Amino acid sequence: MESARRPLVSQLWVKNRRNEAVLDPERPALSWKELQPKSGRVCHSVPISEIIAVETEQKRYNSDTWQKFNHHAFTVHYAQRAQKHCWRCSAVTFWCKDEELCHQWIQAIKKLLELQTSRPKHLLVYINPYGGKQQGKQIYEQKVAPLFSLASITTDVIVTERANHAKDDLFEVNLEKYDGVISVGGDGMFSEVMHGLIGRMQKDSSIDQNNPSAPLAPCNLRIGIIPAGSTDCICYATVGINDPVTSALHIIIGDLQHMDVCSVHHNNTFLKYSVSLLGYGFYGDVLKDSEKNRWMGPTRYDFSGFKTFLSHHYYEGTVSFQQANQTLGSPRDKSTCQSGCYICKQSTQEVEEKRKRHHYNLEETEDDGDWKVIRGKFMAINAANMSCACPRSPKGLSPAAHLAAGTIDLILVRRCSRLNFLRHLVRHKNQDDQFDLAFVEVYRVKTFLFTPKHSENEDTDNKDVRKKHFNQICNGNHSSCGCNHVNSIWNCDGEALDHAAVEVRVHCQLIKLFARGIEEDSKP
Ligand SMILES: CCCCCCCCCCCCC/C=C/[C@@H](O)[C@H](COP(=O)(O)O)NC(C)=O
Ligand SMILES: Nc1ncnc2c1ncn2[C@@H]1O[C@H](COP(=O)(O)OP(=O)(O)O)[C@@H](O)[C@H]1O
Ligand SMILES: [Ca+2]
Repeated sequence: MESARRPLVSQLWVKNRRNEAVLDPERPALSWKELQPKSGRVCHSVPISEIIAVETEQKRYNSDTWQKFNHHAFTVHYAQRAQKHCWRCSAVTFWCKDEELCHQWIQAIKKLLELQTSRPKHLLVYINPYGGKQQGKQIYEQKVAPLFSLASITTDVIVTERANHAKDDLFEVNLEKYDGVISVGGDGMFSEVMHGLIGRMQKDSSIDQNNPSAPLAPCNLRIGIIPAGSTDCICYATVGINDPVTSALHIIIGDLQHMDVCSVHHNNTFLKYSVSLLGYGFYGDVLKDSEKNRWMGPTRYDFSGFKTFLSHHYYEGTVSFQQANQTLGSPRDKSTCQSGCYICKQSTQEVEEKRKRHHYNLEETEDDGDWKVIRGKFMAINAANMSCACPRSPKGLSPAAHLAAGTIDLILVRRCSRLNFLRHLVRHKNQDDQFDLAFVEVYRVKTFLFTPKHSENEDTDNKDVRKKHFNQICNGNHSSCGCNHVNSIWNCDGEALDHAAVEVRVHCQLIKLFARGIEEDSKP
């Protein structure tokens, strides 16, 4: 036992240079440094938690060097931070003359890897071959599967054949044998996997999803995202980049990121869950138009975004909400949610206590706070459950939103001129504060309701009649005739909702991801 805690120190060769290699179970890390350094970086250190695999080097180096010294070798594969938040799988080969020493090193590293208990061994993978640029299958096979196999992770892979295939399957499959579920696709595919898992958990715990105030049972299986969609904002906002290899490495090393989920109900009927953006008005209209142009791939959003911007619609309705406690920060904070975020950590404790109280049927003592009601004409109503950072908007729709604090940032963009709306949109892309505009308000909330001014029944019943009427009077130039009292739709993580009147509430840390949030200390 004693010797297992003592560092293993040996002289090993790396690329023809003599190194001292140290495997320290206390730190725990593998480090090596050149004994007679010439120049440049001579000391390297890799935490055990970031080692992907260790392999005996077969005598594939049938070179002169190998023959001459009769060397033995082993290779350590590890995650290395490249630029920004991008990770790559690097390798270092250590050589030595003594076969026994080589074996001792391999065994010692393997032993430390076995202590990494949060790593998945067996994964269920769903691939959407239809999302994004339709490259899901190739991305998985070429970039991800070889890494999983290197890390000795076994998989059951399902390429979906229709929408909702993954979701339906998750209600049937034996989940006990898996350590996680992987979604290869965009936010819509992630949403399917999440609906499958959350729905399954509630079914197994006899919780009625139609009851908006029911505390939901959390999902213990982690979800991994291999980005292969159009926006991939859930991946980008939880990992810092939409890169399949980086995501695969976070999955392999068994990262954990808790995440809040919003439930959306209409008249006590469950509609959907949302984790990224719930957007009414602008983003709803963009979605509606862009689905018609799916053949364009991810560019459809820019095309429809531009069209929607030109059509310049506003919508009337009432938003009511309960603001979150001030200890959970504000959407105008300058600091953002990062790996190990203390606001999210504080919520982890609270949610654990709350679940315990619920388990023992103890009274809830939650102070729900007052409701604020805002009636008005809106260009957009955006509820961001996370920053919604993505390549199109690197800071996101709400840069200071938290991943797991149990809050949503509610952004209300009131009716404004085209020029002003453009000023707001442009700020999604640059460093300026998108909330620092007179027609934009933002609140950190736990729950909200939206009621469109025009009843939905009226909307469906008279749709055809009204459409005819509008065409007669305004020839489609909606902004000048004031006919924008047709309701918009809700864009829920890129999927359309069937109702405009909704009740939304956030469920703190309902799901877990194979991610770690945004790391501050990343290479520039
Ligand atoms: C005139 C300028 C028009 C600008 C268009 C602005 C696009 C900015 C995109 C920010 C969107 C962040 C919210 C992301 C939500 C995703 O969950 C959703 C679905 O993502 P998916 O396509 O399934 O990966 N994508 C969209 C655009 O609704
Ligand atoms: N095999 C399939 N055929 C058609 N649609 C599918 C299939 N598998 C999943 N889907 C659906 O495809 C839609 C878009 O997927 P998504 O991953 O969001 O891609 P994108 O980012 O391009 O929108 C989702 O609504 C999802 O349910
Ligand atoms: Ca989508």
